[in-house]
Amino acid sequence: MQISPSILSADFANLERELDRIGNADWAHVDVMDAHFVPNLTLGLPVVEALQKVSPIPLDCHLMIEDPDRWAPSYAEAGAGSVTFHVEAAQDPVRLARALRSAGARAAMALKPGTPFAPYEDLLPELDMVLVMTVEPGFGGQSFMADQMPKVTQVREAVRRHGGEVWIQVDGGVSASTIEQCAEAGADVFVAGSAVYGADDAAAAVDRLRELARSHTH
Ligand SMILES: O=C(CO)[C@@H](O)[C@H](O)COP(=O)(O)O
Ligand SMILES: [Co+2]
Repeated sequence: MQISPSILSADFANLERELDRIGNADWAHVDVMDAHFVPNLTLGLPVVEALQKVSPIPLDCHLMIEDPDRWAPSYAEAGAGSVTFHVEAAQDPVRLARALRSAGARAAMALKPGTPFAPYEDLLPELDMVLVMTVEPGFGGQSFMADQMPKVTQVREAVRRHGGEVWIQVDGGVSASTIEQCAEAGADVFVAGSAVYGADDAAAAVDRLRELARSHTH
C-alpha cells in the first residue's frame, strides 16, 4: 500500500518545502500537463529536473501530454522513479514502455475514465504499473468516480492471471472517504492531491490514508 501525494495541490511557489511536508510518503506525484492532451498547463521537464535534485522521495511523473513517445523518456533520464504515459496518446506503447525501463524508470500506462482496459491487457508484461483514472484528467479537486472500481478489479484480475508484479494506481478524488473502496477493488498505489495538501498536517494525512488502505486490502 503506497501513497503518492500529488503536488498539483501544493504551493507552486515553494515546491521544495512542499516536498518536505510529505517526506513520509512513498512517492511524490508530479502532474505534467501540456494544454493539448488536457485543457490545463502545469510544468515540464526543467521543473522535474529541479524537483529531482531536492526531493526526499522518488518522483512519480504522470504525463498528461500528447506525443509521449517523444517526450516521456526524458523524464526517466532525469531520474524519475516512475513515468506514466496515457495510452490514448501513445503511438507505440510497447516501444515506449521499453524505453522507459531501459532509462531506469518504472513504466506505467494510464487509462482515462472512458478508456477500457481489455484492449491493452496484452501490454501487462511490459508494464510496472497501470493507472486507472478516477476523474477526467486535467484538474485537482474533482469528485471521485466510483464507477471506475470495476475497471480496477478487472486490472487486478488480469495481473493475477499474468502473474507479474504490476502495481495498480488510482488517481483523482482519492481521500479518507474513498480510499477504502479503491483498496477493496484491488488498487495498491493511491494518488491524493487535495486530501493531503489541503490538510494542516500533510504527513499525518499520508499516514492516515495508508492505514485506511491497509485495513481494506484482501
Ligand atoms: O492527474 C490528476 C488530475 O488530472 C491528479 O493527480 C490530481 O492532481 C489529483 O488531485 P485530487 O483529485 O486528489 O485533488
Ligand atoms: Co495525476
